[in-house]
Amino acid sequence: RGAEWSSGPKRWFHEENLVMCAVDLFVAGSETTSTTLRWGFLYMAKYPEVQGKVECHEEIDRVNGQSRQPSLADRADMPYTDAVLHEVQRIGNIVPLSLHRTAMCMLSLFQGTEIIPNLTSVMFDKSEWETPDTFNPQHFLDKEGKFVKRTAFIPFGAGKRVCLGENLAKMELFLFFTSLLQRFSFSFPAGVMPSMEYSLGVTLNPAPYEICAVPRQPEHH
Ligand code: HEM
Repeated sequence: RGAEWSSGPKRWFHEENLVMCAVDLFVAGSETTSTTLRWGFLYMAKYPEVQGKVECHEEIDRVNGQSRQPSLADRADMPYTDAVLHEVQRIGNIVPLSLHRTAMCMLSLFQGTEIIPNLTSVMFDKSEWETPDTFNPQHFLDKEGKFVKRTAFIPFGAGKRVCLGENLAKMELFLFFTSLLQRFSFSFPAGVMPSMEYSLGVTLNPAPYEICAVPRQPEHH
């Protein structure tokens, strides 16, 4: 790509670019969101009291009931669910070393220096989080139960090259998570011990797990 730029004419759209765009859509655009959701349902099964607050006692039933599909406009009225999703992203930490970058100009770094941002060190920082190693949605809630932003929440990276799909991902996560929790309760099959094992592939994935999705209210036909 470097050669192409330096020896013009500048061609931005060519086969390699097209292939990489398709890869981006599948890996960056879909694997990340589905992995986050898999962490989310795992944590819901492990912490039924948190799940209960999201789905029935508090938010989804109050804001949406059982008949209306959740929409993005509901997010502002669902601070607890929003906090749960943020906490799933923090502790799920699916892109622990962000994307590798190369310094392009001489600042305090030599040009060409490889940079590996360590997002884990920020999202588990003991001086930033009250209980860094525990799944705790209160990290994102104030005393009145309102949602609070945290500067150390950086699952999408930071700065000029922050994740391009951040807003899309947040929308997708909210809609899939709330729609599924509106309809189902998630629990582990009898006798199955919850495991929080993970493997690091393209993203940091929960180990394959068995889970029961039990309809919350039988459909009446
Ligand atoms: C939960 C979901 C996602 C997470 C955790 C995530 C995380 C990240 C991270 C950590 C980076 C590197 C940012 C940096 O260098 O500071 C990144 C870059 C990127 N992401 Fe995402 N991402 C997610 C979803 C998506 C989606 C849905 C899309 C597109 C539809 C997307 C497209 C991209 C692209 C194109 C870049 C490169 C941006 C650049 O180099 O300027 N991501 N993402």
